[in-house]
Amino acid sequence: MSEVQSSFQQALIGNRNMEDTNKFLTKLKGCYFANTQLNLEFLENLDDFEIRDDDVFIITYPKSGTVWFQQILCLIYFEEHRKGIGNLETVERIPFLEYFSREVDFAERPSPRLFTTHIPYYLVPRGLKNKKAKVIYIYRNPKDVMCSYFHFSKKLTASATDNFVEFMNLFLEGEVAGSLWFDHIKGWYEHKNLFNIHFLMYEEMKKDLRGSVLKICKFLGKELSEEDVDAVVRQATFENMKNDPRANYDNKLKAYFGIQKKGHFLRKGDVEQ
Ligand SMILES: Nc1ncnc2c1ncn2[C@@H]1O[C@H](COP(=O)(O)OS(=O)(=O)O)[C@@H](OP(=O)(O)O)[C@H]1O
Repeated sequence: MSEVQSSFQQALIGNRNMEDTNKFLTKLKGCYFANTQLNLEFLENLDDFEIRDDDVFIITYPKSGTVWFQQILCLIYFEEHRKGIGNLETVERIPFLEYFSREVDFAERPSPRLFTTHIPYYLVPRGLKNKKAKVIYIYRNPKDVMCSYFHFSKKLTASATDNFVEFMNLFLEGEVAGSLWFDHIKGWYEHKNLFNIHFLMYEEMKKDLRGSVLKICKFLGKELSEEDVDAVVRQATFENMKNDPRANYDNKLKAYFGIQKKGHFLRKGDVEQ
């Protein structure tokens, strides 16, 4: 985080009653969030955020395939994205619920609204529990999550440590944005009956992308032609996304962190690293 961003963030959180806050993280209601782009005021009042029946949420623990799934949903929902028309980035079509600029007004967005979030189950807006809006929870094996997280923190963002063992200890203690991987996934899984939720595994998407896209279309009630499904699958591959500025987050990283370090958001995209 640049010094400007850091002092801006400090100014934002300065007078709030945070449980634990440092240069990189803010802990709110038992969960750590990254300071960059964090909209604390919105997050503190999230319980009241009005949910529409046709809202769709991608929910993940960080580094579990969030950006991949943003691309898949954009390709499913937006014909112009599928056809490569225009240059709106996936995160603009499917913004993060907790990380966004203060000018954005979610209430003004047309339906169906699509959101991304890393929040634990107990922080969701209460309207999500009426089981109408849809939730897609993507999960990934924790070793790969940790490796991905380490490289992301070290290469692309300001981070607490550049040392793998130190990072592993932070990860295992849950002192990273998202807190403990196990708590996140356990919380969502154990409370699945409260939500209209579909679980999908990163590794399953790797093994059978087309099958995963079809499962998700079924859950969302979206009927795409064979040709459109082909177009979704083709553009959601790692190789394709890496070269697609709408999907690879390279621009966003520059904008958020103000730095161009070596490395890309789409790093390896492999299983069992
Ligand atoms: N299309 C595709 N196929 C396979 N893997 C992909 C794809 N797109 C993104 N990725 C990989 O997902 C990892 C980033 O996870 P997230 O998007 O959840 O990160 S974040 O939480 O939003 O910061 C990160 O994993 P690693 O490569 O292991 O670091 C990305 O490369």
